[in-house]
Amino acid sequence: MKVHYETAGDGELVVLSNSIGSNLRMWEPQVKPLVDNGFRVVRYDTRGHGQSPVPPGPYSIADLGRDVVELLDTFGVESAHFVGLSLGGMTGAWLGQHAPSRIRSLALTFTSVKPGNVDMWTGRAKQVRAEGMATIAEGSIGRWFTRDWIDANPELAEELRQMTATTPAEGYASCCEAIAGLDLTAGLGTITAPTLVISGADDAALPPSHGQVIADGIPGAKFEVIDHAAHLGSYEQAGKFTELLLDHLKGAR
Ligand SMILES: O=C(O)CC1=CCC(=O)O1
Repeated sequence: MKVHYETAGDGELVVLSNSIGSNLRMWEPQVKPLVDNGFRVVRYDTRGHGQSPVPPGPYSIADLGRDVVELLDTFGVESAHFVGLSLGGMTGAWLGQHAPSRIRSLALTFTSVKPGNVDMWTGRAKQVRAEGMATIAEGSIGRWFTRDWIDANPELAEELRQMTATTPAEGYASCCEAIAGLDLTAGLGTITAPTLVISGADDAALPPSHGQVIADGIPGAKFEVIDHAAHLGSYEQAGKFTELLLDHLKGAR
């Protein structure tokens, strides 16, 4: 499936993959620093999100991974650096296992290869199909950011809440179904791409124990935990996140 994307800059391709309930705008803090450091940024909307198509679900993580392979084909490149947050990180873990020749390096951030809570994810899918996105949006902001950040950045928090509220319900629900029951643990040892794993110390949705499992499973993976970061730590602690990411990408050039 052809997903919607935006590009900026020149150099080696870095693909940025969003979390559930967001879209490519979530990477706003990272675009300029990556471009200034000589990378070509390709950020895309995961299917069912933003301006990408919304085929009827359920989706699987393989569907989301194959969309990325098609995106790389669109650019005519054999491989690219891949950076995913949360659902995007799950897509990256699938790519590292199933399309290794297409992945130059991986940054798997605020994510998990076995998120658990199957009933919660299937229940959330059912809820948004029945009631729409409004009821979900408030809860998302509470998981994405610490209370201190929300209080200090009310306008930005409202903008990001709107991003979730305007996500197509069928797309969100179908991605919940891709997360429910996911388990990519067994294949971690087959990943050969240089990998950085980042978790947030205050991420109650996918705490650092999930990142630790990924880092322990991938040969040579580096693991970092960012303080004062909940689930969308790329935004809340953009400076630290981008610094770690640039170090990793420059090392994998
Ligand atoms: O529930 C959330 O919004 C947190 C989350 C878990 C997986 C994901 O992509 O987002």
